[in-house]
Amino acid sequence: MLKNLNPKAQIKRLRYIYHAAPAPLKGKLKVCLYLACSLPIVDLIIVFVTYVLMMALQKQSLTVLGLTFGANSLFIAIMLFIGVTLVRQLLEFLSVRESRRFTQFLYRQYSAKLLKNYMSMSWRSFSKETKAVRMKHLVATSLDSAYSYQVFFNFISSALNLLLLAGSMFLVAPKIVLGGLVLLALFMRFSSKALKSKINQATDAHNVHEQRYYNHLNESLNMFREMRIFGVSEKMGDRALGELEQLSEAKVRLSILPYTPRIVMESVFTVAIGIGILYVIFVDRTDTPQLIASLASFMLLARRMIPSMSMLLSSYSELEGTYSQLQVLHREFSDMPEQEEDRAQTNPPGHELLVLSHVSFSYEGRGKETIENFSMNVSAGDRISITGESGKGKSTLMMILAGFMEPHKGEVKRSALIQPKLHGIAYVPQETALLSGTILENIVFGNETVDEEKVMRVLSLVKLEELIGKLPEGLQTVVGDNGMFLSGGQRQRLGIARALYHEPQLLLLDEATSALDEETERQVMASISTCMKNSAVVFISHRKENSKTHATKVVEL
Ligand SMILES: Nc1ncnc2c1ncn2[C@@H]1O[C@H](COP(=O)(O)OP(=O)(O)OP(=O)(O)O)[C@@H](O)[C@H]1O
Repeated sequence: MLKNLNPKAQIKRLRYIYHAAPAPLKGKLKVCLYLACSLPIVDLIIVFVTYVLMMALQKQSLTVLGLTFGANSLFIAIMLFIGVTLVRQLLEFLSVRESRRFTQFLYRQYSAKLLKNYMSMSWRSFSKETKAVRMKHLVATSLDSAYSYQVFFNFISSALNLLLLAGSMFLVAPKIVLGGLVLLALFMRFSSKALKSKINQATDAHNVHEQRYYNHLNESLNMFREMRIFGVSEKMGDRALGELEQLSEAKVRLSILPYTPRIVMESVFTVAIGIGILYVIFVDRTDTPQLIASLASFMLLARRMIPSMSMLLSSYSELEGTYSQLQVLHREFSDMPEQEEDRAQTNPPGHELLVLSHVSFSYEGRGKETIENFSMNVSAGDRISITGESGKGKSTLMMILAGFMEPHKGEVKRSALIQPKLHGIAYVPQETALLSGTILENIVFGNETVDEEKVMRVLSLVKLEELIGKLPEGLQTVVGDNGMFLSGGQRQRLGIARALYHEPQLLLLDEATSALDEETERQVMASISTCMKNSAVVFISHRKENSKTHATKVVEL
């Protein structure tokens, strides 16, 4: 949020941005900075060369920095002018290219780091925030944060440009420059005061509406069918578009406001140059050649100074917005204490895969414990059915078994065979999440080596072999967004096939067969039992029949 635009605060922000750059990128940052600073220096040289050229055009001799240019130095002056201008163009190209590359490189790094952090967070931390917000940070906040370096380079380059050019003007016409500087200071103070509250409001509105827009979009896309069936898709669409309208308005205000001072400044400069020309034309003076050369140099100065001035003013006002995004991002990086850690390999004795001793768990903000003083063992070969009324904590227990959540009290011992990062556990929830790609991709799920024979075997275990055989593109059939081209039961069976393909030591099924008809469910459960002879299966099912037929142990919550 934009709180103040005073120079001290801005310098603090610039320092923060500089020091916040990741250490391995400091070298690249310095290259960008040198390039950005080299441009104002070359601009200054061009102004001198222009002065020399103007004097040579009028056949006047001149001594600059100990070098004497005679009345016939026109050729040298032209060559100098062309040479230095070309060097400037090259430097500008390099500076723009390197700073853009740096910004994009940083954007990729920020997004990658954030994604890595999100994917290694504990489930408890991950589920504290909506996916829309996570998405916003991954895409928009990372980009805005990286863009703060672009603003930083623009600020430094334009400030140095103005300083050097105004300094050189000062040597020639100190009174004009002093007057100009006073005017500029007054103008900046006045304009930043006038703009401050407006930019504040626009930034606040921008952040609020952007957040709401992302949330509404996420909800509309996720709940497409519900919105249609309840006849609210238009209303919900309007809700998102209403936010977008407000967001666009805030964006327009935010992009226009910084331009206003520039337009005023350009008008003032144009009038001043016009008055200078009129003065040369109408006032008869003896030093006309020097005056013409100075005026030409001044015009060139102004041509460079006006864009620098506008860049300085716009980067000055943009600085806080991008800086606050950089802070948000850094908070995201540091606010992730609960990372998924490699758990200690506390091997339980014998064939036990998992031992829960006096475990209690409660969700934040829910006073009562969801799981209270609970103990259980899971050994290879076990078929355990977890039963209990709705809301009793069956899924919560599954999440603890899977290692997504750690209990507050009690102890969980996991065999080295089922450390989550060793892929020893497979977890299939009721709502199977599928990739939008092919059936094959969904089964091998990120594995580089594909064993098609094994794929066909697991498909036959979940009774999907026949269906795949009938599909013209077989395993290469695309399943659509989260498997929307498949039935609910087919999606669930694909989820189970994926789990079996990974040959887990412990298979957790959280109502993973709820969408199947009784006969298919019985066949699938029997296949699982047979193929997982040496492993353990823990399942939740609301059909009592399943506990009776497929379980060796029943745990009542
Ligand atoms: N992320 C969460 N934050 C806060 N409370 C939660 C969260 N997830 C579940 N709960 C609460 O914990 C309790 C147990 O939920 P859980 O999903 O484990 O029950 P369940 O036995 O699997 O229910 P069902 O049979 O209906 O699926 C419920 O009261 C639920 O409201």
